[in-house]
Amino acid sequence: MRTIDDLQVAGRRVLVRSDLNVPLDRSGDTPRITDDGRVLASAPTIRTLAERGARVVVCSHLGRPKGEYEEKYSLAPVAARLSEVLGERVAFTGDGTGDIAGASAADVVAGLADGEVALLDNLRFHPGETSKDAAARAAFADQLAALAEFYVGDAFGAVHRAHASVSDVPKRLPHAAGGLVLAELGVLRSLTGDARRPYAVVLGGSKVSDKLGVIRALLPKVDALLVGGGMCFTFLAAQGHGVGASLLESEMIDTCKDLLAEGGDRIVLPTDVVIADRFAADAATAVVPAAGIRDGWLGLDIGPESTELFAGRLADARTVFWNGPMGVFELAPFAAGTKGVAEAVAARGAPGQAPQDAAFTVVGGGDSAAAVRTLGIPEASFSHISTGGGASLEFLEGKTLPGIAALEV
Ligand SMILES: Nc1ncnc2c1ncn2[C@@H]1O[C@H](COP(=O)(O)OP(=O)(O)O)[C@@H](O)[C@H]1O
Ligand SMILES: O=C(OP(=O)(O)O)[C@H](O)COP(=O)(O)O
Repeated sequence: MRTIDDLQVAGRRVLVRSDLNVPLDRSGDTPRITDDGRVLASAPTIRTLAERGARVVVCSHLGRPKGEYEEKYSLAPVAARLSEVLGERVAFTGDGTGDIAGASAADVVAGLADGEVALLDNLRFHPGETSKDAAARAAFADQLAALAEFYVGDAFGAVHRAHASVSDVPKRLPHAAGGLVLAELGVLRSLTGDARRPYAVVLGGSKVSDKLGVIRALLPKVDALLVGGGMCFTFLAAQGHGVGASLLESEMIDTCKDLLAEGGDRIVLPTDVVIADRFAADAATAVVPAAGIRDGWLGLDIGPESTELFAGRLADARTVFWNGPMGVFELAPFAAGTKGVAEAVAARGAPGQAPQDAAFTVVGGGDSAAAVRTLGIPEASFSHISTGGGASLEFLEGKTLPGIAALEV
């Protein structure tokens, strides 16, 4: 893959696809970024290009808006944070419409001087970004490509998406991989092939339908697959348990039955769950056996017994990959499972252990990385904190990642 060192960017417009999809707290008057890890991880490539005299046009998605403008998904707060991190003005092109790469964005870009940076608004405000219709994606990719002379793919967290800005624009412009993408691939390669055994994967989070599919591919490669978070309830349902109002992918229950039959005791499910009568920090809560979730209640964290069980299965692991919080860690009553598992993973890689005993530990995913940091676990306790959850999982699965494949040609 070409790197940015291979591009002569001085005086040229360079479109950088970053993943600035950060968690936001929208409970106050203005949205607040709760973890800026992806901004910090994306900044070095942007800064290097600007220092080399490029006119840098950064673009990203944020959350999952449905192809039209919605103020709560605007990248405006991210533009402000990026500007602080770079110590430079960032010209935000958002104009309150879904016309992300249209005339008003082109005007802002045309006004950039060498070394200046602009940020487009949320790419997913435009229906062409995520469209399954190749012609719709192509039309949006043409617009994006017209904004620049070079393309740099640096959105590691989104390289598993066949979206216009990820896989179609690089087909239209001379391109290179950014430093974040190269660094992530370098680390994750050590988890494929000859990973040291036992190899444990911990899966949780809320993107259940995305990630259940990955389990089938990972199962033959791992010694233990610990399943918590929103992911576990479809498995509990497959075992015949009621899951109340918990996150459930009913059409995947049969798949989970097959996986349980195939995985045997390598698949480890929670034995107890923290349930709540509603999704709120001040909800009534109870710890119940996994088989005892009350009708109408939601499972929002794994219970203390499960946290111990998971920690026990991690205790002898030599390789650990973890994606997806064990519960709704953003709300204090449902953070203990994630904290306990984070500590158990951190303990495996902690300095002080003989190197032959320590594990190679990777935490991946926007929210998982945010959880580690907001729960106060030192980042240095992990071998690597990846900006991509789904992207890392699909890489480990051995899938072709559209955003990488497009940079390789
Ligand atoms: N039991 C649960 N029910 C609903 N949401 C959950 C549950 N457990 C975890 N979550 C949510 O999952 C989200 C993160 O999921 P995901 O995006 O898959 O992780 P990552 O960004 O690390 O890849 C968090 O916002 C968390 O609140
Ligand atoms: O947050 C992301 O992925 P992750 O939750 O798997 O880490 C990426 O920004 C991709 O977002 P998407 O899953 O909405 O395509």
